Amino acid sequence: MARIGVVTFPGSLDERDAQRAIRLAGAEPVALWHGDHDLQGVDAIVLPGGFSYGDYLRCGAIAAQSPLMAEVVAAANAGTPVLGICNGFQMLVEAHLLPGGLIRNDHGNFIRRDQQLTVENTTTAWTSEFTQGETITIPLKNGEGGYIADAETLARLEGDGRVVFRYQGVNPNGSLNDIAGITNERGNVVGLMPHPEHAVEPGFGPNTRVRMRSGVDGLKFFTSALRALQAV
Ligand SMILES: NC(=O)CC[C@H](N)C(=O)O
Repeated sequence: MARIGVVTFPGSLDERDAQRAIRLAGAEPVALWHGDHDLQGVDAIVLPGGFSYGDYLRCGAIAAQSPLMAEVVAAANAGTPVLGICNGFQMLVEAHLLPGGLIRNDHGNFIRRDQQLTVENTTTAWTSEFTQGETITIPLKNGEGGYIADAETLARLEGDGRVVFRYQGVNPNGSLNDIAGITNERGNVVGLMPHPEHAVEPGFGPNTRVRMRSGVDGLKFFTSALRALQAV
């Protein structure tokens, strides 16, 4: 059975939900601690959401300096699938595994809502179970979700098809080009602001009245990773 590690940092919030999502997808979740140096031989890694180090300095900035993050960076560069969810996305950017930055929502408020996204890239390790152009509903909850990058980086991301998810409808935070998630060149590292681990069980995910669906779109992130691991 594939083993997917979930790293807990001081101030992490969603590591239990991430572990549960991994279990529901049919893999074994492995709890990893930020202060360790050992990835325990996991096949893939999830950096969960939350408020690591109280969001001091910048969201994810201090977590990116954790001992285990050096191992995560090395594993990511060797091709291990890595998913950063919200605060985890902020860590991936701070660790330079993904380009650009995440800044305060343009309206200045913390936002919480069921967010419709367009799936733009189904070739990554975490999105192969989706259909290109598909609309999915994934909960969004953050204070610093505005994606920024310089013009050259943005053009490169767009030109290479590395924008993985885009916000539909009203842009919730001022992200450039409505970007909700991106991938690295190799497609093994994906970061996004919405929370797929909160949309894995009927009745507990996004408001089903928004669409006549059961709110389990998030599960496909994790089953995609299993498929990627089987293909290796
Ligand atoms: N849900 C989260 O992971 C929140 C991330 C971060 N603390 C923010 O507010 O932007």
